[in-house]
Amino acid sequence: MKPPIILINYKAYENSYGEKGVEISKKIEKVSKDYGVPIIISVPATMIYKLSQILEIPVYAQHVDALRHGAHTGAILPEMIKDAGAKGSLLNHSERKIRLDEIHEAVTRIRDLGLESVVCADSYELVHPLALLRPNAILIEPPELIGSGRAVSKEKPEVITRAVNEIKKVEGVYLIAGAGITTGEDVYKAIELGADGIGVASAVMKSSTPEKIVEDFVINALKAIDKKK
Ligand SMILES: O=C[C@H](O)COP(=O)(O)O
Repeated sequence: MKPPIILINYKAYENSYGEKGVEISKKIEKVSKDYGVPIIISVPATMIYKLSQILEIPVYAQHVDALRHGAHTGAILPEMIKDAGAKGSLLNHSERKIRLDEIHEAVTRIRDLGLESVVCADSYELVHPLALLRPNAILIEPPELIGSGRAVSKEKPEVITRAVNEIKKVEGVYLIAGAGITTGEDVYKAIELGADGIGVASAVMKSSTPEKIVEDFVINALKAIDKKK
């Protein structure tokens, strides 16, 4: 059975960068190693190099610009995140949306560079069309539940089950679910509903004991996967 996918998006929370960013990342890596479950962290662009140097867990960017080398002030190109040590990137997050043609270009360039991509979808209807672009995974997240503490798996389980049906139309693309995931039970439920894993931000980034939250998520993810066997 394949391991669950746990993706922690640091966004721009206070402890997403600097020494605090290093500290939380080391704690997350320890949980990943203790349980043998890969945990992806998507970090601010300024932290990619630093964290990639000291960690073995996959470090992702939170966004890339689908642009080529040239006169693009402030751009973050796929080549740049690769050079900094990233293993992949999130794309099209609800807080950082890009056009469909840009998603296509970014996914293709990321793949050509040997990196991975996780494309966000804010409704299940977009899961199939976005999966046709062949990212490594789609992250389904109803925007109204993001940061709400009300988990998609409990509040809108039908979004996950419908997204799971959509992803089945395309082989080899994983489906992960996020928005409001707060407890181990939320994680268990998401995987029970058919997701391959979860995406989370605030419950981890705003916690005073993030390692405990992540550990609870991992334990429940493994339990849910085990039950499916
Ligand atoms: O990328 C992660 C999501 O936007 C989830 O955020 P949240 O866990 O704070 O709801």
